[in-house]
Amino acid sequence: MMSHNIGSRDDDDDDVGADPSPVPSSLHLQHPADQSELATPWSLQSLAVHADDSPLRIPSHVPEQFLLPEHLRPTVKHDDYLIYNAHEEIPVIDMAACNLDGDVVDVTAMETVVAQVRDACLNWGFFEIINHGVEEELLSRVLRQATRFFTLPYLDKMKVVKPPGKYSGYGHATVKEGDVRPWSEGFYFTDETTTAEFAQTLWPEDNNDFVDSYSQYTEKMKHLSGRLMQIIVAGLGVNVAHFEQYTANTGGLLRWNYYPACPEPLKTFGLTAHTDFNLLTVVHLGEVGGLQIEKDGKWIAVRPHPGALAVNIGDTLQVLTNARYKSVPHRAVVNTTKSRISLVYFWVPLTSINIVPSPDLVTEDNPCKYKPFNFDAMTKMKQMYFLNTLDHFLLEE
Ligand SMILES: O=C(O)CCC(=O)C(=O)O
Ligand SMILES: [Fe+2]
Repeated sequence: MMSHNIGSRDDDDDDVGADPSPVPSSLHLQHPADQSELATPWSLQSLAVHADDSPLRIPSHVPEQFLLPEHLRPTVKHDDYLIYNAHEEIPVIDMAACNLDGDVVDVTAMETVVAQVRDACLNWGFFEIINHGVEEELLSRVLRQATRFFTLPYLDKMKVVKPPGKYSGYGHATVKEGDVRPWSEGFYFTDETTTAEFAQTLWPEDNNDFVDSYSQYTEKMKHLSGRLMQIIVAGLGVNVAHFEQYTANTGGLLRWNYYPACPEPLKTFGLTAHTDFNLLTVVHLGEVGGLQIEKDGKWIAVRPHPGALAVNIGDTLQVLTNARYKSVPHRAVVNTTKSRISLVYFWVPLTSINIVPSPDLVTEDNPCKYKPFNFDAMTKMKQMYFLNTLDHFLLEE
């Protein structure tokens, strides 16, 4: 597996637009001050000029700032789906029986879904879902808006660059390997007000669909995440009250990732290996492969099934389940011919209470694994350790 020598915010001096933290200031969390206000965002710029995939503009080599040391380079290509065997197929779960918008129609079919989700969480920490209730039309609209944004000229995108210390805006991930830059750009959203401001700045005359599709998509994702959580908790056979403390009236954050085509994809990375900090993440993978998950020490390329959404368990849910379900390490790789966009919704727990395991999952055989810690402590730790973040909260055996 890759090693992870990951820089923190404090040693960066040229990271304009970089992600200061996985959580927005709108959730009232404190972040270390960003030191990078006036620096040149060279990594974004050198990617952004290739945003239209024009072969004339794509360099024949990966520039040095994106070059991974040889021992850290990915060996599994973006579409290396062939390594699967029957026992290694990533689960694709049909959610039709769960009827996102209403009552359960078929109880037996629903029980099957609960069992499939339980197995997927236990064995993978990851699954894809189909018939999830999010209309194709909405998915296409949001993808269209994301494409519209990322293919703007660089200086237009910079009009909405993430200000230092803020979460929302255009920038690149801090999820990176040491000083090597990710071959990706991001657009981070926190709420409707700032999203409407971005839209007004970018397209003063034509921004209704951008704003509407953002609102509809985040609303759907919130609803879907809540439903998935009910299914997950049902599969654990535990008291729901503990989980509801974290999930009632909570929301999430949307992020769009853009991975331009790359001349030498196996010398760089789109996003380095990490786990997500939150409860669960719902990802629209687009049509191009690129997401990879780690299972039993091997990297596995995720095949984007048409119309499917991907779901991964985050660190917070790992703690709530006392590590019965693991937060899955994942990364993104790039390819030579196709740019890729992913739409990522991070469902975030209520941040005001300590994150502690469900008492029903703490037993003599499986004692409590984590010291109590709050969400702020976790997100600070995440800025330093993108993988194995939770090891820093383990109770001594
Ligand atoms: O691009 C993807 O498929 C995954 C992105 C991701 O893991 C993230 O944004 O946290
Ligand atoms: Fe992620």
